[in-house]
Amino acid sequence: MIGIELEQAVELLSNKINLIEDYEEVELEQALGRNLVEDFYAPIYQPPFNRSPLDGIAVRAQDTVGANTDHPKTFKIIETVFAGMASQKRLGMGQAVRIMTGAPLPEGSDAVIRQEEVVFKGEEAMVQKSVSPYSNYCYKGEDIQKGQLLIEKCTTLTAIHLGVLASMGCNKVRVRRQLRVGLMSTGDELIKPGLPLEEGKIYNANTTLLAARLKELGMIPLIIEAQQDDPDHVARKIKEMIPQLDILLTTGGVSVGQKDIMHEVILKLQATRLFWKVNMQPGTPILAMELGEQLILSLSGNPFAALATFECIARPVLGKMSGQSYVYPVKAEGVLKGAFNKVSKKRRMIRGLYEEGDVTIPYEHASGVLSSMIGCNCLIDIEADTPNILEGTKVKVIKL
Ligand SMILES: Nc1nc2c(c(=O)[nH]1)N[C@H]1C(S)=C(S)[C@@H](COP(=O)(O)OP(=O)(O)OC[C@H]3O[C@@H](n4cnc5c(N)ncnc54)[C@H](O)[C@@H]3O)O[C@H]1N2
Ligand code: MOO
Repeated sequence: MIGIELEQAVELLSNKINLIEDYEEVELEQALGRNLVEDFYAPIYQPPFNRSPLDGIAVRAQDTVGANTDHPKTFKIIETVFAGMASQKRLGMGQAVRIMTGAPLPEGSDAVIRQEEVVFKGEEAMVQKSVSPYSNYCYKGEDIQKGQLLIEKCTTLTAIHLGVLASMGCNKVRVRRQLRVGLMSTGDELIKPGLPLEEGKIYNANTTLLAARLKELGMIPLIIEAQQDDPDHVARKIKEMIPQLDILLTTGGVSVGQKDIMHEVILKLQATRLFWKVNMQPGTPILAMELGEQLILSLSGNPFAALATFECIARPVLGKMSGQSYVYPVKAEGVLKGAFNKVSKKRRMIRGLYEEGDVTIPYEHASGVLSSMIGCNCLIDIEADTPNILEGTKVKVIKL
């Protein structure tokens, strides 16, 4: 298929793939951003025992009835309990236990009086006002009941979830395994960053850009070194690497030039071409193929084009495969600040900054230019056959 709509391309690819159901058990420290595969039920109560929320004395509320400044009630302190200790005593009439914040409340007590409201004299504590039962009393399980459904499966674990899991004594969780996404840039002109730049060559920006983007989306990028424009060699490399991958992304070599080798690579691989060219700019010449049951998305070499097609086409596919809702592109509407003085014959994605509903466009937005993407956080989706866009026009955006 040649020249299909963006939505059609996404649908076609999405119909080819399924959610990757495999899971693994990881330490809590490794679980941030991961997708829980089973419901988590609380194995214990939180707090695990009745406890004091204050430093003070634990008493029987009934023993404070009638206490006031003129007639304080005197309590005998029979024990001191600190957080981490278990109380050994049971409170009798007129007795109190000196207690610290977080310490278990002793049997028989039903209230805590804060230290500042108590006058201590040796082994005695004087109380000048009455307290009601269960004041300053933290119940066992008042936060979490044992057996309660605490975190639903498919939740993406945040720092808060991990804190709650740790509070339950949990140190490992079952999470969906991360997608392994292969990345291969092609092009005779590519030089690995860090090496000297030679005449006519450019540094490979795409591999680093997309690898970082994949990591941001919670996936594992498996970087294959950049390949020369040699279809035999590229096809061999793909065959060698594909068994380790869930999906492969390549960049470069998809247009109509004499070294746009990916068309030949498809033949050498005996892969099936799903489509070539999507009605959007940049990134038009994206090529999608299927090798066995695996997808290979070959994005255009221009870094911004590669990024735009990654965001619009690869992300929804990766979203379905990973089961992570945040991987899908998020769409919004904004109001254009400043005009966009260019006619868009084709559907166009331009970079922009989306801030509280306002959208601004940087000066430079050519497909080969990546630097002006710094500071941008969205793509503006401009329909085909749109004339210049005036300031104040409502525009559709895809957030990055
Ligand atoms: N006669 C035509 N020429 C072109 C057409 C066309 O329809 N007819 N389409 C243009 C469009 S649109 C695009 S987009 C590019 C796409 O070209 P390819 O995807 O085949 O990519 P390359 O030619 O390999 O590279 C394009 C450009 O990007 C640079 N590049 C490539 N890889 C990287 C990388 N890893 N890091 C940084 N930069 C990279 C490369 O040097 C080129 O400058 O084709 C147009 N031509
Ligand atoms: O589709 Mo190309 O990416 O315009 O430059």
